[in-house]
Amino acid sequence: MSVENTPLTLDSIRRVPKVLLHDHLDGGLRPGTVIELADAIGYDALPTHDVGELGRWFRDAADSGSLESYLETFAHTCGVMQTEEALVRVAAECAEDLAADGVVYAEVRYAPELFAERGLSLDAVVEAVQAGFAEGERRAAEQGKIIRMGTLLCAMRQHARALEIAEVAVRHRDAGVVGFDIAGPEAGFPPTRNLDAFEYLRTNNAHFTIHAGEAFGLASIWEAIQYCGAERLGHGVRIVDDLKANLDGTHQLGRLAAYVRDRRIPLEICPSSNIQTGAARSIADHPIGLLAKLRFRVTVNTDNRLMSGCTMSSEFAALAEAFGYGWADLQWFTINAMKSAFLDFDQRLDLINNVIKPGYAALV
Ligand SMILES: O=c1[nH]cnc2c1ncn2[C@@H]1O[C@H](CO)[C@@H](O)[C@H]1O
Ligand SMILES: [Zn+2]
Repeated sequence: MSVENTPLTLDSIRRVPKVLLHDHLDGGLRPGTVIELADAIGYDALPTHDVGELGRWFRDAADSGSLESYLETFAHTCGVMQTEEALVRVAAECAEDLAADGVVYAEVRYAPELFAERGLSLDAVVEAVQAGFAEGERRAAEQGKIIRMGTLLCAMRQHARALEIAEVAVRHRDAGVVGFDIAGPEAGFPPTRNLDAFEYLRTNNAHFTIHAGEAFGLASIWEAIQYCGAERLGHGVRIVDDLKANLDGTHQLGRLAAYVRDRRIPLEICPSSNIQTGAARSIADHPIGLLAKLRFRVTVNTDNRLMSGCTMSSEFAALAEAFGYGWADLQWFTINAMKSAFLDFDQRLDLINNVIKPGYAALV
């Protein structure tokens, strides 16, 4: 049956190849794993030890209307990710879960400094996560699901360790760390606080994205691109503040929005997460519809699967329902993401031509 004839359902969407560029390792744990790890390492601050209740607790607590309170829920996931065994397990399950959802290439990010509270070195953290991803790729392949994992290391905006983390990222670049990011609270922590890190990365020909234009507006996007040199924008949704609606329904782009679109700067859009942090009202009201229509380089992402109770496929399904997207649109988002990945060019091309396009051409 040709893909054009296949109705878009959660199940059929799970079967087409998908690419995920913005997913936090510490925002994607299985609730059952959080509980088992808490018991194993003696973390006693979980709000409940019931798997179903804990899953609901994360979603409800993250449904907070502000980025700052949304981020409080990460105390519990980071709290249980403090040993090598825990990191290997979480990373392996992450790769397995993404592969089971039909993700063929994923860039998963985390802040190594958050997993070093019980004495692990930053390098030991990275090595454990890489071992976990490799194990998850192997287990997925055994199930007939091929996934390729890439890693982004985050520095936290509120800590002052960005240069040090950037150095860790470059040190592990040949072991699967494909880039760098800064995450955490946006208001009050402009990306220009970390210029030394970005200069270090640029002079080392290393890739980076920056969370910008989520909880704070255009100034943050402008700094991320024009001062820091970000190749992609984590979220970036507030770029709509630089669009003006004309009376005839067309839109006029301000200079920053035009620059972002002209340079094809990828927007790592995370619809469900934006609703929880108050950056968007609903999926139907989400700026992604307009940004995609205006042909910005839009990609679709999960951000935090645990906190949003979402998957790549459920995000696609929600967008398809809200905006009437069909398979051609989902393929467009997927190819946008693959083109924007921090993977070598020849490997991106290979995945586009030999995995993504054939996958959408025929659902067998
Ligand atoms: O949407 C977001 N905006 C900013 N920071 C975030 C978001 N989601 C997660 N984190 C932060 O990134 C850290 C590393 O993975 C997480 O611990 C969380 O604090
Ligand atoms: Zn994020």
